[in-house]
Amino acid sequence: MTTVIKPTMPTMPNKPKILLARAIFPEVITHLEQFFDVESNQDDHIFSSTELIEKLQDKDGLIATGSEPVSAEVLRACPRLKAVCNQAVGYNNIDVAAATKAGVMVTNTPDVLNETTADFGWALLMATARRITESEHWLRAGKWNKWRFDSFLGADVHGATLGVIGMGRIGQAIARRSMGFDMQVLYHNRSRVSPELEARANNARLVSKEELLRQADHVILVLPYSKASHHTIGAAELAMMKPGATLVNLARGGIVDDVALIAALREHKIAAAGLDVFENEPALHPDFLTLSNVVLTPHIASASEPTRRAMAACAAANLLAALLPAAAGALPPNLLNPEVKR
Ligand SMILES: NC(=O)C1=CN([C@@H]2O[C@H](COP(=O)(O)OP(=O)(O)OC[C@H]3O[C@@H](n4cnc5c(N)ncnc54)[C@H](O)[C@@H]3O)[C@@H](O)[C@H]2O)C=CC1
Ligand SMILES: O=CC(=O)O
Repeated sequence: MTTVIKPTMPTMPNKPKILLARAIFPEVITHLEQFFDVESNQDDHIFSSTELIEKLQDKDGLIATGSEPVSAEVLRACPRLKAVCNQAVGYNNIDVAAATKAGVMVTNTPDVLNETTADFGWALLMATARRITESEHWLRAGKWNKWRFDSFLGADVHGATLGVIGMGRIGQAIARRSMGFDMQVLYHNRSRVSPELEARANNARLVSKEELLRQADHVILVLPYSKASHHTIGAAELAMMKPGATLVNLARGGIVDDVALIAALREHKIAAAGLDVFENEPALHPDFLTLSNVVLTPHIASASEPTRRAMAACAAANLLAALLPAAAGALPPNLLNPEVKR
């Protein structure tokens, strides 16, 4: 749902100062300018830590994206900063503990992107299992001269077992979609979700990571990146998967060990992978480009027009509430460290 922000403060002599770290929809800038003195970065240059620190010296708030590391060093060096509002649901680019210590509110953009990201997860799963991009490249290269019984044989999706690692908002939206494909759903999560939510998620069943990897035909990753989830999928986990299985990573680079995945794909230990995120993105491990059994997309799972607009509006609403609670009428809706306000 798009967050609508209504202007309630006609004139403000000393507006708080904010930085928009990256390019954003122009109407969001126009809206924010009613409340803030806005420095925008519409040329979309990615600030280094040094540049970010320099730009934030006189700023009260920042709208960031997942690309800028808002580290303890940055937070310590910017004493005026009061709020960092990420334009993403994932916030592993922000040191939230350091922000809390520095009294800086941190927000993200949950829910508005659940369905769009789940749709994309399915697009990647289908493209990976049914070899869509691989066969299209082959066709475009002029190699199609006859129909063959064994051209691009893939894996079935219908009737298969789906394994979801990270059964949160997006994981559940993905699992719900599997009903139409007559699938069984296994999931692995930090904790069990309620029986009601399991029922809605196509009667998903909680299992260990190992059981999920051994039984699933298609594994999809939608858990946040943290020290605990670093290399959730490495060589040992890939070795547990079925030889015909596929792996989709929608979550974050670093959750999969890219080098181990490349080896598994090259040796056909698993059938194929669909990846929207990478360990050192936007740089890709060059070996991915040499493999035909991997579908590669540039971190676009939430990139539908309405959803990207809703994410920008959500980040702006969070910033408004963080810096001007009287105008917004409440605390930021998506405050990740409410202890800052106690
Ligand atoms: N590729 C893209 O463009 C997008 C990527 N994402 C990624 O998806 C992630 C999930 O988003 P939501 O579903 O909104 O988050 P969420 O917080 O609703 O769900 C995450 C689930 O993962 C579980 N989890 C956390 N650590 C775990 C671990 N170590 N092992 C197993 N389960 C664990 C949690 O218990 C929770 O149920 C985001 O943090 C983000 O990194 C989200 C949107 C778009
Ligand atoms: O990667 C995207 C996000 O919203 O998190």
